[in-house]
Amino acid sequence: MLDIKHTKLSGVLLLTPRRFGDARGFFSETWNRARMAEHGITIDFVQDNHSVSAQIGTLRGLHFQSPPHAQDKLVRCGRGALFDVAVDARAGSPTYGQWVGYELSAENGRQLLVPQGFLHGFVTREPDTEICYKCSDYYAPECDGAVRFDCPQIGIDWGLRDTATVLSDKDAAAGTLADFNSPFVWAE
Ligand SMILES: Cc1cn([C@H]2C[C@H](O)[C@@H](COP(=O)(O)OP(=O)(O)O[C@H]3O[C@H](C)C(=O)[C@H](O)[C@H]3O)O2)c(=O)[nH]c1=O
Repeated sequence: MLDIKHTKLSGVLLLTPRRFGDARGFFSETWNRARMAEHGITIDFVQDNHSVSAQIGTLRGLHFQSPPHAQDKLVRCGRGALFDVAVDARAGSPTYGQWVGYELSAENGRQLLVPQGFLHGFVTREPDTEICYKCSDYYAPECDGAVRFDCPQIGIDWGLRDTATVLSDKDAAAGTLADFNSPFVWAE
């Protein structure tokens, strides 16, 4: 009912819930607390977010909320397609500054679990792409932070090629990892 794959970044998981297809389309449980607990995932999500990005190449990130309002996120694509990225921002982590990225789409139904301590961002691959994600803490603007999507120390391949990037002013003004004093501590 729920396929879970680990990634090279500890705690970042790729989940694919089962779809029940029939002549009408499909049905899928996109989140089930008890089923997640069976896989050892016992995050208490408290807020659902939903954003729509009209243009291909709309890039939102790399974002985080610092403690005491750090957020775990469970991300999926409700319409269209996007490339979703998590970056290890935990000071002292052996994979600090490393990233993973996966295509999430309405068609593949995949979800990415992005734990606290990781930066999160995505770029859209289709127009009118919708992202829906659960958060384990409430929005806290005073704890909101960003690192540049094109930070040379991280080196994310967004697969943009010749697609223009659509950024918010906040994201365009973000600093690099060199300017970043991580509020997260690796504690494995
Ligand atoms: C995140 C958030 C924003 N807002 C308000 C604040 C702004 O007036 C407006 C747009 O916010 P922002 O430009 O920060 O939205 P995104 O650029 O999509 O940011 C999000 O995108 C990346 C990919 C994330 O992972 C975070 O959830 C979040 O940082 O929504 C709220 O009212 N509640 C919220 O939880």
